[in-house]
Amino acid sequence: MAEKFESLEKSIEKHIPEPELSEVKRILFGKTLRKLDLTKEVLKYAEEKDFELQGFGFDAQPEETRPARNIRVGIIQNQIVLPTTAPLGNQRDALHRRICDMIGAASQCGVNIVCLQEAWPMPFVFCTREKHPWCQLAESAEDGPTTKLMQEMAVKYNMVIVSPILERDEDHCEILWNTSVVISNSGEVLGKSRKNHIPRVGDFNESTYYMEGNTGHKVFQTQFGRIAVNICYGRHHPLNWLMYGQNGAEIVFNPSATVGALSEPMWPIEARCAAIANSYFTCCINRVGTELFPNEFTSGDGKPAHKDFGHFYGSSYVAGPDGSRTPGLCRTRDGLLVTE
Ligand SMILES: NC(=O)NCCC(=O)O
Repeated sequence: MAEKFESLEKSIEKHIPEPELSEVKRILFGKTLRKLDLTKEVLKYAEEKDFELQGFGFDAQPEETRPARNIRVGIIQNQIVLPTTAPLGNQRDALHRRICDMIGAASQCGVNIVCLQEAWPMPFVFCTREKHPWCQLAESAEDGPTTKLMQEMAVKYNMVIVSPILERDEDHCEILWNTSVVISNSGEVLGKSRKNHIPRVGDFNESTYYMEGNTGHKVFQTQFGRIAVNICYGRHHPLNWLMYGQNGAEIVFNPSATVGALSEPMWPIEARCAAIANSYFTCCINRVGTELFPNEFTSGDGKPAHKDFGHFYGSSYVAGPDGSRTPGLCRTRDGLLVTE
């Protein structure tokens, strides 16, 4: 069922009749957000490329003494493209191609800042605790192949790109980190934010691979606003969210990889509470699909050996400081959510 259930949003649309539906939505999601008028061309493109495309606008009262700062944010959730048994370079290239297509669509929707999911150019291998071959997918945050490609995309589309990767710090003994690289719309690496809370829970055996990040709670000034990145497990820690706010963030991204059994009931609450408590926008992105690994693994929890993490449930969404939020993308498909 978990892998087939499309979304809470679709389920209530299907089963709750009006006028109760509007009330349910008001209570669950807050203010009704304006639907963005996306072009027929880009909607058709999304259909052809088989990803969901949705767009919403948060409205605010115009001010008399300051011009409005309207920007569009894109968040992208995706499945891996090739099986984990394919040659590693092919797996990464296929993901690169997929995401370039989706960033192209984001550009057609007028997106200014796009954020991808945690460790996007690879399967989420950290359940395996195997060094080989997976650590070969680590790359330099400054000039690895993924950063270089995203720099090209940033310049091509005049877009800020937040690109979460497995980082190999080549200047410091090849230490690995879970890192989001922030690239400006002129293609410059503005800096990086390293994941600062590392899970060892269920099959999330990430502490086998990297330590808590040492980059603090950085906020990046971009042409489109001040942004920060609170990577995945960091979303369970309210003081973590607080510090990004204290440092001036206006939008905090939460690129994630998480599965139903562990976190799904918490997913709609945590980043939304953070938006309310810290008076900024939060954008949560989760991967989609089930990733199967060649060798069985266990996680010291008495469960029988198995080859997959469970289902990554997507459901990416954006929440605003007034507590309203977009509907989530679906639990089963790739998707691009555009928010103004
Ligand atoms: N990637 C990651 O930190 N996952 C942990 C699971 C969760 O935070 O829900």
